Amino acid sequence: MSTHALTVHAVNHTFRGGHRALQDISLQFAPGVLGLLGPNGAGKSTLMRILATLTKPTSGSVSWNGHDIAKEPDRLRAVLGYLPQYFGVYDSLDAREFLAFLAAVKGIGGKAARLRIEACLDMVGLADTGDRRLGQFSGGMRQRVGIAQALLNDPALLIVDEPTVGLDPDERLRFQHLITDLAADRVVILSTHIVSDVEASASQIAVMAAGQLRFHGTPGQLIASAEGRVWEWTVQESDLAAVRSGQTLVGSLRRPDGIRVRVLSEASPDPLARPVAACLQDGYSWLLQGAH
Ligand SMILES: Nc1ncnc2c1ncn2[C@@H]1O[C@H](COP(=O)(O)OP(=O)(O)OP(=O)(O)O)[C@@H](O)[C@H]1O
Repeated sequence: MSTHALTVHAVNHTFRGGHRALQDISLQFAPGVLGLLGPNGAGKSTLMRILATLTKPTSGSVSWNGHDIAKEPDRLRAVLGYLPQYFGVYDSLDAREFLAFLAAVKGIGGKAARLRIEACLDMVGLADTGDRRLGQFSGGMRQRVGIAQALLNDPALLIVDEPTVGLDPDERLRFQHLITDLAADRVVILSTHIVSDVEASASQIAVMAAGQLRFHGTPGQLIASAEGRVWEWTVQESDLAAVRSGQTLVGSLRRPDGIRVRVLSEASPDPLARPVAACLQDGYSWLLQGAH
């Protein structure tokens, strides 16, 4: 059983120009998937880059298995797999050539590299297309190449930043299953603004907004925070605008008898409203609504 641990202690980051992107972030990561949720601009990518040793925080520290990554970055880099938010490939190479290039950069060569490349292509479902030029790959296939390169060194720490952008629903689902499989003995950090991306895989959730950590706990705890505050009822088309402007509308479903609305509210928002069980999206929306 792995005992890897990543600890973020009182991290602040202010960009040149004065924008404070991270404010006093402290977090502990253990093996399993941590879903890092937050709206655009929350600071997720900045935190990911700090964890990947690509940005130095203005203050605070990060340690990997007890070693400060500012002082000993190579300890972490040797076991790190990182898929950045913007991942570029060389269109003229095929997937195998591209992975061989990146394996060499990571110091993996010869037979070990060949075997590992096949294993990684297999893990991401690209074993049959490894000889096709990347220029012919769809967005989802490119993302899978991105995951494959992050897995080349069999990382103990896997950081994936907004990995499902541009994926179709099937690819999204396949990706969620892949992440779940990979997390068995690794620390996996998956940042996204889409709650359903982490629903299947995350054992821990952290929520950031405006540079601050608003929540860290289990999915069950985030769901519980919205329990008793989720209401549904059916309105007519003509009433929808009023519900939208007066309530925190988190869902609407068109049905033959009208529009079924889902609203977050401390007290019953309408005489017809009935309380329903909360889901992870409700917990997230409730938290962010409370934060504004
Ligand atoms: N190099 C930079 N210089 C100045 N400000 C920056 C820089 N990089 C990011 N920011 C700002 O810092 C804040 C956090 O950005 P960050 O990319 O970490 O957010 P995010 O949660 O990953 O959002 P997104 O999903 O939109 O990338 C944003 O307001 C962003 O505009």
